[in-house]
Amino acid sequence: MKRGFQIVSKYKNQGIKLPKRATQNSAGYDFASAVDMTLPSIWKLNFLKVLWAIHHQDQLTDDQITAAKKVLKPYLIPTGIKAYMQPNEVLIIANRSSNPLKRGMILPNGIGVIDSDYYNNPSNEGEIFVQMVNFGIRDRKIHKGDRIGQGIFMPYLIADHEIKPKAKRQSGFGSTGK
Ligand SMILES: O=c1ccn([C@H]2C[C@H](O)[C@@H](COP(=O)(O)OP(=O)(O)OP(=O)(O)O)O2)c(=O)[nH]1
Ligand SMILES: [Mg+2]
Repeated sequence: MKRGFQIVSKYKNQGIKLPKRATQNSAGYDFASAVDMTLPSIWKLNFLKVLWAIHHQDQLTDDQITAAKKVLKPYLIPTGIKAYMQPNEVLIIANRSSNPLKRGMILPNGIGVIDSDYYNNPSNEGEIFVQMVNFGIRDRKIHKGDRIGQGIFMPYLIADHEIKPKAKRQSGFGSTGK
């Protein structure tokens, strides 16, 4: 077993499918959403009003700040999938090129880096999430099974100066500190 995908325990028997490549030479394994959810449009915030307020150093109301935080933060779309691979490999999560064009959806982190030691971590079992922002003018419904991104396995290289780190990965999304 060199590399591949498994369904995380909490999604067992829920009809989650393993990522697959769409054509003979596609590099990316298409990842689907594990849930139905709504990605709110960032414009919903009444963006111009907030920019205006910031520009003029006006005080934002608590309601405006709550609304801003809710809409402006990237959403994590669960995939119900974990990936195992060799220690010198990484899974790169990339957007589908049709997402920004047709659905107003971008990855705010540019690409996602899924480390081999994320697999089966004690916090979330290594479930892969796809970070998304909806810059379209409408809220977007994501349905379970919709393809949202693609994962590409790659080897990575180590720099000469390095003393091998000893820490074990406990989770993701800032688990190693600031
Ligand atoms: O789009 C992504 C990006 C990351 N991850 C998971 C897998 C990865 O191994 C872990 C850590 O990612 P990264 O190193 O990019 O984020 P960080 O902010 O540095 O978090 P940490 O301190 O946990 O390394 O989070 C995802 O599920 N999706
Ligand atoms: Mg990190």
